[in-house]
Amino acid sequence: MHVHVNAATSADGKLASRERSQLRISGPEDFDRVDAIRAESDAVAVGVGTVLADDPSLTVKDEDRVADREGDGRPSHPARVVFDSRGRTPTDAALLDDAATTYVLVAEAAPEGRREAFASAGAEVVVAGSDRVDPSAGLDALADRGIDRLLVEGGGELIFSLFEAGLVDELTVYVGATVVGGRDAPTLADGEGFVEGFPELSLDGVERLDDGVLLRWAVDGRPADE
Ligand SMILES: NC(=O)c1ccc[n+]([C@@H]2O[C@H](COP(=O)([O-])OP(=O)(O)OC[C@H]3O[C@@H](n4cnc5c(N)ncnc54)[C@H](O)[C@@H]3O)[C@@H](O)[C@H]2O)c1
Ligand SMILES: Nc1nc(=O)c(N)c(NC[C@H](O)[C@H](O)[C@H](O)COP(=O)(O)O)[nH]1
Repeated sequence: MHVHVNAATSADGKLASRERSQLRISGPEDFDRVDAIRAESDAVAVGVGTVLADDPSLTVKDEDRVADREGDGRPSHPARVVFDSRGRTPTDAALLDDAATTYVLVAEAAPEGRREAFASAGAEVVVAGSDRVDPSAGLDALADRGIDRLLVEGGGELIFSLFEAGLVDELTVYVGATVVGGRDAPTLADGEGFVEGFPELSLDGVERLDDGVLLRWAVDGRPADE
């Protein structure tokens, strides 16, 4: 499986303000670029923190891209995936609508009632890990369901844990022309952080987009095209 992490940060590396409500860092050109990556992906993943903050739908917005997918015999939209150890996704979340298949990855610790609620809402519940969703087990379960290209849109907790597990192949970061600040504001990679064994990246491209800059990185040591 090819795992592509994409996010937008402020010039000082924040994903959102300390209040965690959605902050539009990207401009129209960057959102269109993300839409194109979604259209090429089999699934788009977020952590439940992002669901609670942003209520994203994670669908492809451009109608021509949707039509191209359908013409190729693919589902209109990529599947949606939420990493949700305890089953905190609200049952009226946008990504639980019927626009696309949705996988809710939960841990064994998730209450049975929540799992039933997701199944009733039409989602497929996948148990991976005991206390917290185990990223490797979760991605293996997605691969078993035919997902070869996964786009991860955040947030910082999920992105860190995928780097920690050595699962990220590609990173694109749009750095927008704003400063957010705040020691408690989420950053691109939160979690515990590394003190050794820092992932090494190779710069693949730099591009000016809107009023910011897009950075493309490959993650070193990953097998080619997997
Ligand atoms: N600017 C951007 O590109 C962008 C993108 C996405 C989110 N955001 C912002 O990021 C914030 C949310 O990020 P966050 O870091 O708080 O939450 P997150 O989206 O990373 O979700 C974290 C939660 O996911 C669950 N989870 C399950 N398995 C996990 C695992 N293996 N590793 C990590 N988490 C796991 C846990 O419940 C954890 O609390 C919001 O403010 C949102 O607006 C910004
Ligand atoms: N690329 C990007 N730039 C941003 O400035 C920003 N705030 C996000 N945030 C990602 C987050 O998951 C958003 O909620 C989804 O981009 C919304 O997706 P929908 O339009 O609901 O499909 N992503």
